[in-house]
Amino acid sequence: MATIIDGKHYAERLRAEIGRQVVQLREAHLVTPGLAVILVGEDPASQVYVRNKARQAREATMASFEYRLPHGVPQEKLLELIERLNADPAVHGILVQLPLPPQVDAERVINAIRPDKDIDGFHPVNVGSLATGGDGTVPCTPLGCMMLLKHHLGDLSGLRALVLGRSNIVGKPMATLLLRENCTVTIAHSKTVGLDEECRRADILIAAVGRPRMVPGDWIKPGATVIDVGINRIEENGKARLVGDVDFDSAVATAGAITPVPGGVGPMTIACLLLNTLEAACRQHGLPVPAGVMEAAWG
Ligand SMILES: Nc1nc2c(c(=O)[nH]1)N[C@@H](CN(C=O)c1ccc(C(=O)N[C@@H](CCC(=O)O)C(=O)O)cc1)CN2
Repeated sequence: MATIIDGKHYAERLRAEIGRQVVQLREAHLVTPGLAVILVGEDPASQVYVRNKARQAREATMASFEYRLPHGVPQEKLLELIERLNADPAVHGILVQLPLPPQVDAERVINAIRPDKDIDGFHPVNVGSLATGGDGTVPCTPLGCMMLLKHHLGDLSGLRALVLGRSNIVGKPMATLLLRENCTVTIAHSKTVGLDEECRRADILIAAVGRPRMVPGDWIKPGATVIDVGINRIEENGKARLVGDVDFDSAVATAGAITPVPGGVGPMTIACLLLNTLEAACRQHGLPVPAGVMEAAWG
């Protein structure tokens, strides 16, 4: 029976430490990290995530700025808002909630955010920094996955990792982070031949495809560590519920450790967003990132 990796608990501890460091930063340097979150449209899941981001930022005593724009907002209006936030010294981190409606070019919007305020780590400058081993901002979900992995496994050197999914938000940065930890990394996707066999070879399996329960237990190598990034809303027996990309009930019998959905990777995403905002504030003021928070994240 697999160990359940409790991301919710880990994220709560990390957020509490971030909150302590925010107070210290304010007392010692008169700096309050500021997070601006922009939501375009009324997607119900996005509304929940944005509300949770703003609430958790306030709980950590950060300054939280929320902008809600109508579904049909012209792209230029969104770009104007980003320009204003780029220039606002009270805002250290800017996040545009994805997905965006079709009239908005997501790439243009992401590229308009000042790289040092891009706390999502999606700007090409930060993507390039990650690829070349720099110290730019790392996207929140892969960062959270890596913290859970390192906490559970310690040294990852030499392990075979399979990343299922090749999105810019999760799959690609996750593969880069695993490579940085000396894993042997494979990225699998919808055109991969022999997906089940690829999965069975993996000591670490990251599932990030957005397909409910796509990975059954018999695709998992006995003892493997499974990180389930999927957050799929399904209806079962007349009830709405959240499930991952992995079939948890069968996987739990084979895996060595597994993240649940909900309560695994999801809460880490927001904790890492707050961490990235705190780091951005420190850097913008020429201050070191507090050691305590790094210890809480990685220790
Ligand atoms: N600009 C961004 N947009 C999106 C990102 C992102 O990192 N940056 N990621 C996802 C959504 N996301 C954050 O925005 C996110 C998803 C899930 C959770 C979470 O806490 N999930 C809970 C369940 C919550 C629920 O009941 O729905 C869990 O898994 O336990 C947090 C953040 C896409 N967009």
